[in-house]
Amino acid sequence: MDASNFKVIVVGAGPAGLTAAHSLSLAGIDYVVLEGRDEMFVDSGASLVLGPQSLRVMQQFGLLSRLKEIGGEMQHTKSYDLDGNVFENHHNFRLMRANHGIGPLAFHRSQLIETIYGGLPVRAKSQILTGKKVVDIEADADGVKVHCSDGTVHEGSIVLGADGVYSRTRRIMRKLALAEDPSREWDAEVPFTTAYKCMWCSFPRPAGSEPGEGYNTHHTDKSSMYISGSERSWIFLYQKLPQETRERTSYSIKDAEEFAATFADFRITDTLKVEDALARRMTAGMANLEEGILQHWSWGRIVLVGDACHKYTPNAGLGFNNGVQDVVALCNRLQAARAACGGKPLDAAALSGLFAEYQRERYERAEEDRYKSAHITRIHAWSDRLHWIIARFILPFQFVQRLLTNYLARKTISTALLLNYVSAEEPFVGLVPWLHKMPGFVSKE
Ligand SMILES: Cc1cc2nc3c(=O)[nH]c(=O)nc-3n(C[C@H](O)[C@H](O)[C@H](O)COP(=O)(O)OP(=O)(O)OC[C@H]3O[C@@H](n4cnc5c(N)ncnc54)[C@H](O)[C@@H]3O)c2cc1C
Repeated sequence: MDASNFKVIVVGAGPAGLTAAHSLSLAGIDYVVLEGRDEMFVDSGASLVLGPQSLRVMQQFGLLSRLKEIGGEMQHTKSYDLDGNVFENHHNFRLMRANHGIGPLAFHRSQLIETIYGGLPVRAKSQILTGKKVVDIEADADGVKVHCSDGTVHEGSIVLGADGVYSRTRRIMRKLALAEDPSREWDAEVPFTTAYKCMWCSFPRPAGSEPGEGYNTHHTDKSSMYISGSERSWIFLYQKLPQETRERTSYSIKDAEEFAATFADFRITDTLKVEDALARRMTAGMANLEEGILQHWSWGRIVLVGDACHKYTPNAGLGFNNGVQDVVALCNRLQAARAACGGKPLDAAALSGLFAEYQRERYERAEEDRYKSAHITRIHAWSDRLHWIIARFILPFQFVQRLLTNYLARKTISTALLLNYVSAEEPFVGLVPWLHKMPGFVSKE
């Protein structure tokens, strides 16, 4: 490849890979996205909830009005015990809306992914290739060569690995780093641990359930979650594994059904139980819930974003929201470095420095959200006496909820990053000012 051309090879067209496609396209940076699956859209997932911070980035992509049409804004939270008693009942999303101008929106995962893809300009879409499972990467001082299982080879300047929790890019990056210096310390080959598994299913939003309900049923070592969107609702059934593991486990639909049957009596709303949702299910799946954060997010010309470098349990809905922030932090640096060097090639040393700064900017926030996610899962599943006390006797207090919304959530949301190089109108005005203003627009705050 001509070294004066700068081209990013994105591995994976999941939500983080598509966010990268928008961000690179808007930066005028050449790229190709290699997706291993044969189809772009597979409707097997559950919901994805996006916070105000991610919705502002979606506004920069020109997607916000469509997302508001298809998303259900979160409104109301309740927690039940197994006998159906409500021990927590609050409307803190209203406070979030007052603070930031909107609450989180809940989407059906595949509909969100289709919308993010659909919003790409035609030329940008043509850069997303399916049936391109990445199997190997060569990297040298001048660039990268990415090999796919269909025999094709794609040349570029850097690899951006957005290939999820079992990232092949991460494994290859580790192999290359250790081949260069076998004595260096690196993350383990399987860097994440698993203590819980989760079954999910989607079904038509039941009559009597308004969009934006987020209800939990707590029990010892297991819990359920119910979320209602604009058209569909989703349930999530969590159970602690007999012991923590690093082994990857795949579950069939039959496994998921058998597991869900053990939750049949769990309450999901005042009038419905898990068995009512299962009877009307549209999509379902089950997976182990890996947790962890890498120490090394890049090596040489390879850099990771999203679940490839940090993985959370999903109760708090923070995984993809962090993936968006990764892509924004990385693309801001790439765009600025490209502009500063006036189109000259970025050498390997400059790229390594840029990737290290990217990790430094993101690490602390990613770790905070991993910690929050881990504890919320354990609070819902009463994993020990302390988490049970927090669930039953501390979190139900309104003032505690207000404190969490006004301190923890407020800090995460109001200080979140935006693409520095894309101007858009500020869509949300609330009581809390945004640290990063929409570029190119006079703030209405
Ligand atoms: C039940 C559940 C509910 C969740 N709810 C929320 C929520 O409400 N909010 C939130 O923010 N997060 C949520 N998450 C987390 C969220 O789903 C993930 O953080 C997000 O999907 C990560 O996106 P990603 O693009 O990094 O990885 P992925 O979504 O895993 O996408 C990776 C892509 O890479 C492709 N790929 C993999 N290997 C290769 C290869 N070798 N070559 C080419 N392509 C490859 C895959 O096919 C896939 O398309 C939830 C997770 C679960 C399990």
